[in-house]
Amino acid sequence: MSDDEADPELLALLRQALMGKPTQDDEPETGVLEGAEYVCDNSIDAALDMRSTKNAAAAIYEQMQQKNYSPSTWSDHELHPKTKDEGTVAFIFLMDLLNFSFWSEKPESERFAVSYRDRRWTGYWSLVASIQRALDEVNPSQGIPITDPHFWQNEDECTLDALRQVFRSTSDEEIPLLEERLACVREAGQVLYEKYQCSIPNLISAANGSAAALVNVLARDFSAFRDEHKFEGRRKPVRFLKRAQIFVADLWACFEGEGYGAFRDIDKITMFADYRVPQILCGLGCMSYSPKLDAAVRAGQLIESGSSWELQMRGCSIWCVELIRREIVRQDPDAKVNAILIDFFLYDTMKEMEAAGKESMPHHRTRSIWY
Ligand SMILES: Nc1nc2c(c(CN[C@H]3C=C[C@H](O)[C@@H]3O)cn2[C@@H]2O[C@H](COP(=O)(O)O)[C@@H](O)[C@H]2O)c(=O)[nH]1
Repeated sequence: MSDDEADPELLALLRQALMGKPTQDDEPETGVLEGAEYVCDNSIDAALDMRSTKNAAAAIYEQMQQKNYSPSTWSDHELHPKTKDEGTVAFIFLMDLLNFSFWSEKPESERFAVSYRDRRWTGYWSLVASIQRALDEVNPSQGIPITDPHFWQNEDECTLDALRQVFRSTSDEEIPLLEERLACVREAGQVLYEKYQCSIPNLISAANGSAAALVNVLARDFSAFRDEHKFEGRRKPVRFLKRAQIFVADLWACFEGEGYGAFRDIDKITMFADYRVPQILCGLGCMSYSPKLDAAVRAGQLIESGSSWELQMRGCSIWCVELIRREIVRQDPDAKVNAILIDFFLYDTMKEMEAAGKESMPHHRTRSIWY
């Protein structure tokens, strides 16, 4: 480098100091979309169908408009918290710290389920119901302050029994991965105590209004959010960061892009690679599996976390939703959609289909803390 060329790093620092905020080329990236495209380009057991993806984009967009899908749809769900305050921030953090692996091998009547407000809740909603129920039960003299980071880092109070009480089931089956959930909560309590004064708003502030930066901070500071995996011969791990991303998305949706939910680069958040959206993408014909993988999924075979099959299904799903988003925007450049809202719509639609007994194929079964 010749003497008169300043160091780009130094320039960026000076620019940041002078401007007080990052400029375009300083904006962080999560790397999730790049990794998903790489996985999809190198998949042989999962593939996308372009014609079906284009057709699905039109149908999805039409239904999203009919249902007026927007960030405020999030708060319409009966169990989601309604107040727009720091308590709800803590609720969403805990919810997305534990938003994983609810599926059961038991028959519907015997699976883990939570009774709340005179209804039986399963799956993701059993998690939300459990937290709401704990908050209803907590008062100065009793109950478990399950959304309080001070409680999380207190090993004498935040015990396996306390968590078992929060997630008590109406059946003999307890919530899957209970011990792993305790480890996630305790780690979060420790990190928040050591780095963020036990304050989740301080954690959010560390991202300086960037959704991608907040996802990266979560993956950097909390192993429980570090959803990244080695795929085939690729040197860099592929990053799916599903729960880190859905935490940012839930904040954005709940607070409708204001206050704790204000992120200037929210559209950098991708689809959340779980076990429900791949299921509906297959049902729509957008994604399909090789005969062996298809047979394994239909047979309910356990597919190992971090295996090539699993990473192909997750990576192709993320990339498929990105292609759906691009097709919607191509058809309507003014469309107010991003990968988050398309994802929320697909998840909710899959749950409606499940309730109506219209699942064309089962979801894949991987047991992990990542989704
Ligand atoms: N990709 C994606 N995955 C999602 C959600 C949600 C719930 N989000 C709410 C917020 C806004 C939306 O409108 C939803 O109402 C849960 N999951 C994942 O699904 C699995 C649970 O499935 P089941 O056991 O059948 O309930 C598990 O991996 C869980 O992490 C989502 O939105 N997108």
